[in-house]
Amino acid sequence: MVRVIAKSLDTSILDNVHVDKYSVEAQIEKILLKYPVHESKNYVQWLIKAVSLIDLTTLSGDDTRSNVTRLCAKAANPLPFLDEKVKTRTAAVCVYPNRVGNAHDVINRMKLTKEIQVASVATGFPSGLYPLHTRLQEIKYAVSMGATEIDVVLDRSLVLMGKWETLYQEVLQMKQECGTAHLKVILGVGELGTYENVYNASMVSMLAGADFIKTSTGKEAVNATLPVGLVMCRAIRNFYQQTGFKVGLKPAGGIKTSRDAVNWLVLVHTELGPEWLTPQLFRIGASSLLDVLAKDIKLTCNGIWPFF
Ligand SMILES: O=C[C@H](O)COP(=O)(O)O
Repeated sequence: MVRVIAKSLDTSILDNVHVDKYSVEAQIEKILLKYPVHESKNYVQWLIKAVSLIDLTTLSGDDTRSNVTRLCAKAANPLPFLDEKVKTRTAAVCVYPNRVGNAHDVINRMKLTKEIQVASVATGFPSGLYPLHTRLQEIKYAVSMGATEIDVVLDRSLVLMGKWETLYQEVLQMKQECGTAHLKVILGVGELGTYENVYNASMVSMLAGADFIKTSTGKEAVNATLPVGLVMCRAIRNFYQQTGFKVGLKPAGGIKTSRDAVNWLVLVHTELGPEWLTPQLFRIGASSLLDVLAKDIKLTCNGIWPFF
């Protein structure tokens, strides 16, 4: 099915959205209590699945060619202690635009361009508070250096002022600039004020062509939280029901423990179904989670076939 994106925003989709804060939080508790995956005998498989869904990220001011090279090597073989048969890779690496060329070279040399995507943040990450023309140039540059996925940030002020049409037009232009690269739209949920804003920003981004909606940059004071994740899942589900298109979800920022990661998998599995738990439709953006998952996987399956 060809995705047709309208030239202007149909604002009727934003009408009458009301999200009950208490009900969202209560529903999260219910979901997690109903699926105590961390107690299940398949727990280690959930952890390995989580590894395969990571966008392995480095977004530091002191990133260099060498640490990006190490990041790519880790993405190619994140669980070196596992048996070949159950080995996996992370879904992507995620870097700043100036490091995209380094990541692309390494992954290309390893002949893994089909298996590991190169994602670049862009558009004045993390604030988005730059002129549109320079934000668009960043996308163009990252794509020309080999990025296959572009993680753009919204200008949060447009959401806070309810300038939905302007927001729509900006995302539309970002989508066009991406060409064949996938567009992930970072909402910056910790700075959007209300769940209604999160829902509406999700909807506007998807209508304008987002392939993924992503919670956070990892640089806000509040990053990926499960209640916000539930609101975004509901937006994705409603968008799918209305248009027939499946948009992906990427929680990012502050996901640091195995339990955090598995809780996100449970949420998506429950709200959107198991078909969403693939790299095409779900990612976890994280810089330090992989080491923790690897340690827990090693501990959980120590010496037991088929993992060693
Ligand atoms: O997109 C990914 C985030 O920037 C990573 O955040 P983190 O360092 O809290 O894992």
